[in-house]
Amino acid sequence: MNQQLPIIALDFGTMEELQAFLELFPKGETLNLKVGMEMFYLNGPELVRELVAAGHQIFLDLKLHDIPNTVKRSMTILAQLGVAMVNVHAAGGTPMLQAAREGLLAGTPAGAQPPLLIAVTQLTSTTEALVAQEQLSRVNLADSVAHYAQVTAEAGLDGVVCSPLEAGDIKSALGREFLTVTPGIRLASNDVQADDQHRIATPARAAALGSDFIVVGRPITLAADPVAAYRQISAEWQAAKAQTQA
Ligand SMILES: O=c1ccn([C@@H]2O[C@H](COP(=O)(O)O)[C@@H](O)[C@H]2O)c(=O)[nH]1
Repeated sequence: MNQQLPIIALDFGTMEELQAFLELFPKGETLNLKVGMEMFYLNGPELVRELVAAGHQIFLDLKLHDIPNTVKRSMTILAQLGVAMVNVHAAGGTPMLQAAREGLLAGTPAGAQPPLLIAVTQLTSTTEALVAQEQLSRVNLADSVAHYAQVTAEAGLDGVVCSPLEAGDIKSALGREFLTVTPGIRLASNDVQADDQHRIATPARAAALGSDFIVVGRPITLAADPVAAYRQISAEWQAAKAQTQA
């Protein structure tokens, strides 16, 4: 998956909306696309195969969270779709994370690269209060994210989903190679719409904090001009990335 490009979250309610969105882009342009639950529940593996066949790089964001046997067998099936990245919830525990890895390796066709496997730490919609009151966590949100990242790394996965705000600490603790995939991206403007996200940052700040990939949905899909919004976000992300590498 090309780290220079944002991953566009394809969160649409119908196939017609998805089709109309994709047709806005020049034919043949390769995109990083995220197929989440909405689209997968609507059109399943067939849609994924079509997007892969069109040359796009796909993050299949199904956030598996079940017993190890179920996750392993499901990953074996998903590995055959030709996607670039899949994920699970780190809260599923080490045996489940390891089973996910085993399932992916078992299902990857001979000679192909297995998809990157990442684990969600704490959803970017989660707040400090929710972690304390509903998860009854003994530690704060940042420490919970850091701990889930550590567990994920020890289980042999490629990285985590976290907010950009936590990416820097995770890279410092677990090394440059351990990937941070960060949703919760919003453009700086006076009327910034956080929607249901709570831990947010701009593309530039995400790059400065060490994100490897940004995931962007509504700021692109609901923009008056989605392609212009995508180009603006890509340009901001790439410029800030280049600065961190200089
Ligand atoms: O912690 C998480 C994990 C996944 N997501 C997904 O990313 C996109 C974000 O969409 P926006 O419209 O840019 O808010 C969405 O598909 C989520 O399912 C996340 O936001 N946070």
